[in-house]
Amino acid sequence: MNETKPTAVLQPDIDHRPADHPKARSGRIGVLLLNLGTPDGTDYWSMRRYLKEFLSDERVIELPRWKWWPILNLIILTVRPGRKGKDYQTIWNNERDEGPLKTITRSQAEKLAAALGDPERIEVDFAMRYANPTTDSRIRALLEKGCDRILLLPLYPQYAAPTTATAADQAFRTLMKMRWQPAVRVAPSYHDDPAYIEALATSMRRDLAKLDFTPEVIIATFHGMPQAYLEAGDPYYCHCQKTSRLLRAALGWPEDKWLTTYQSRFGNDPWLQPYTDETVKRLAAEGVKRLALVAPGFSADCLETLEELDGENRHYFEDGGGEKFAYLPALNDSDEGIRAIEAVVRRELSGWL
Ligand SMILES: C=CC1=C(C)c2cc3[nH]c(cc4nc(cc5[nH]c(cc1n2)c(C)c5CCC(=O)O)C(CCC(=O)O)=C4C)c(C)c3C=C
Ligand SMILES: [Fe+2]
Ligand SMILES: [Fe+2]
Repeated sequence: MNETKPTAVLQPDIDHRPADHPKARSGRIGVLLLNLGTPDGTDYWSMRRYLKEFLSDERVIELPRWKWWPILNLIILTVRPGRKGKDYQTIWNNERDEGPLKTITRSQAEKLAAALGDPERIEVDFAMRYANPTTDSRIRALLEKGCDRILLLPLYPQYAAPTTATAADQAFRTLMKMRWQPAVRVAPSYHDDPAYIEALATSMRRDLAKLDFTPEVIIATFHGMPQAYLEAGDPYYCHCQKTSRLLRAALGWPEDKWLTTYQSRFGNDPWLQPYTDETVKRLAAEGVKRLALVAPGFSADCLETLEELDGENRHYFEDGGGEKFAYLPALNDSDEGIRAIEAVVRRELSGWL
């Protein structure tokens, strides 16, 4: 006689599960802040591992692999780890033995958790696209803690495929391996969000007031990207230009004393322009004596701001005859910075909370 088995799907609580069926906690919400990453150390091998992972990402370098592989492995990874390791040493957080990007992102996660104020229900964590803590490990940790809904928040106000999209790709790589996936949302870019623009303006007003000079020119500088990515449809440039325009307007700063530029060119192809370093040198040559730089695209200070802007570009300006130079810090874990992130998170959690 044929025995009809009860349908497990319709009667999940009538226990036909094997004894070792995994127990899963559920019912909580995870908020995962995603940032770029930073090397685990400034030594040659840590730098090399980090740069290899970063520069092997096809979202970052879009060249065909057969063309890129020898350039990366035979040239870049022999020279750059040593040179950049020295740059990282100048900004390293020796107390924690980590890059400032990691220290600041951790603090943002802690302060965001406090601001959301519902630790029973909401778990906040942070992860990196490259190096540690890995996105995979932090998604799994959220699941362990009972989060079956996860909001991913790439900490890039301006969307770019080499940053935002690759952060999401990395999270979905982990989900691809799961039988029971959590529900996942990816927060959209917030380049024109009033909470973000207001936070930038508040922070800049405060830092400008602390200076012993009034800048003749302010440069809003953003991390660069190959011009070809813009031409292929990446909205990053348009997002940066809009952030810059809204920020200047919020400050009421004169249009003819505000410039928008792009930094950190890598390789020989044209990147987004005007270039920050060339602009700084030009202004000094034209007789500008007092200059301030702000980097609204960086949610945390890092190599690109502390070493490249406050270090290298300060020298270009001073060596060119400039007298007063200021780099105005990123939002970091300031109260206004956390308020901006909280506003984005609360909006994107609607329906879940
Ligand atoms: C070579 C291609 C790169 C593209 C395209 C790119 C885009 C891009 N990057 C950021 C933000 C950051 N980048 C940082 C460091 C960094 N960026 C690149 C290359 C590209 N970035 C490299 C190789 C490095 C490492 C340092 C170096 O070797 O020069 C950082 C700082 C990390 C830290 O630890 O401090 C940030 C942040 C954005 C927003 C962006 C957008 C298009
Ligand atoms: Fe970069
Ligand atoms: Fe750089």
